Amino acid sequence: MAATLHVGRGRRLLRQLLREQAPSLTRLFFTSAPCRRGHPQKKKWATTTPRIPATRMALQIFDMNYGTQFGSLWPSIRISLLSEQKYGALFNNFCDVKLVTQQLEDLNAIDFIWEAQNAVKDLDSMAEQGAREQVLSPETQTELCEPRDQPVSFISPNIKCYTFPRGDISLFPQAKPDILGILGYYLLNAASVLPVLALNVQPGDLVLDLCAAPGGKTLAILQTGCCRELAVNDISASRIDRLHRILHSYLPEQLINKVKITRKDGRNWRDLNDTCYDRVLVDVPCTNDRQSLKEEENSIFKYGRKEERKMLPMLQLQLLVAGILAAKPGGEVMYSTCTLSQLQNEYVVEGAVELLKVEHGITVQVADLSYFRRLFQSTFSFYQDCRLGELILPNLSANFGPMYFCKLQRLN
Ligand SMILES: C[S@@+](CC[C@H](N)C(=O)[O-])C[C@H]1O[C@@H](n2cnc3c(N)ncnc32)[C@H](O)[C@@H]1O
Repeated sequence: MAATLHVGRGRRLLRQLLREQAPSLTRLFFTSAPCRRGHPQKKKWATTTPRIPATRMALQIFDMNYGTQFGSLWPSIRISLLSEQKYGALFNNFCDVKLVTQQLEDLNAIDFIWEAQNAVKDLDSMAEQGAREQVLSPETQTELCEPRDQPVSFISPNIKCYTFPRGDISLFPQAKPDILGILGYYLLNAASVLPVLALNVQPGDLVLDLCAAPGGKTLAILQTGCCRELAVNDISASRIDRLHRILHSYLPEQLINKVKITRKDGRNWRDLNDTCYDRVLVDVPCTNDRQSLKEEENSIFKYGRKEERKMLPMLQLQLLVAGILAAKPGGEVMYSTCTLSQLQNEYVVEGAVELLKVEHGITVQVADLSYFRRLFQSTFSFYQDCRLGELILPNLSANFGPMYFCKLQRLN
């Protein structure tokens, strides 16, 4: 079932943003947008104005925006963002599987994907038995059927990710190389695995990872063992170097040779390549909310990066449009960020859907991923009021995320 699009509101906001920040791009993307002349004078700051640290600036901006966006939920999200995040251990199927499984189980960690799939199987057999013996009321049977409606087969196979149970804040030790130098697991924010699971890569698929470095999600895609071809791209040379190092620490040489790595501006992907992909991951640069509250270095909230920050939704929109143009008709595209910002999440999706319709005559349908909420509710805190896609909220008892993901299907 396609989710309802409230294109008008997102479009208005995005257009307002673009008008303020990039009038020429507004004309390019929204043909009907009026050209505004005479910008109001920018406020001039005295050179002596004290510059506050980027982390404090980030918190001030989040308080202002997210206080309004999330209302009474914000204080709890805020404290969780400021606290230590929880990690997940993405299992590497190319290691000594038995040994590493044992190590992770000895730590009392659980593969949350396996656990969710098992819970659905248990519900299946309960519902079947209930129907056979006629011991369940029709209401209970309906309730049981709900989480079973979306089959587990909609989840990419072979991806395993271990986490500690809710409320358990134990830490994973760093993975150690085996005799072949291969590492058994990759530590990441476990919510990062969800967009890859929802991308649902199928055997023989041509897959593109448009903004791939340093490669956590690339590694998850490769665990499926399904890709006929995987094209991996990022614009940053230093981050591509990191991606190379990560792939060499986790994968056998013959598999690495199958990954096509490029360093291009993803916005121009279509001009440079004519392959049509079955699946495209567009994991865009964003305000990276959790990291922005912790790290000064390279922060997008630094004084000198204000303009770049304001242009982020525009860059995200262009990357998402490029990702959809790279997909074949019927192909599926996953848009993801690690921010809570509506302007960088739902509004970008709405803007891209609208733009593709107007500029390219391409219809895109937003997929309903709400079955993820039911499947993974014991591991993650899902935001209940997300209109398009799904948003994982940081929560002290399950301190993952933020992670926004939204699947789009290109129809023509
Ligand atoms: C959120 S990070 C990707 C994280 C990665 N998918 C992972 O799971 O490890 C966003 C990436 O987008 C890249 N990027 C920024 N602008 C880009 C562009 N115009 N084209 C391609 N990549 C871009 C950045 O260098 C950065 O590595």
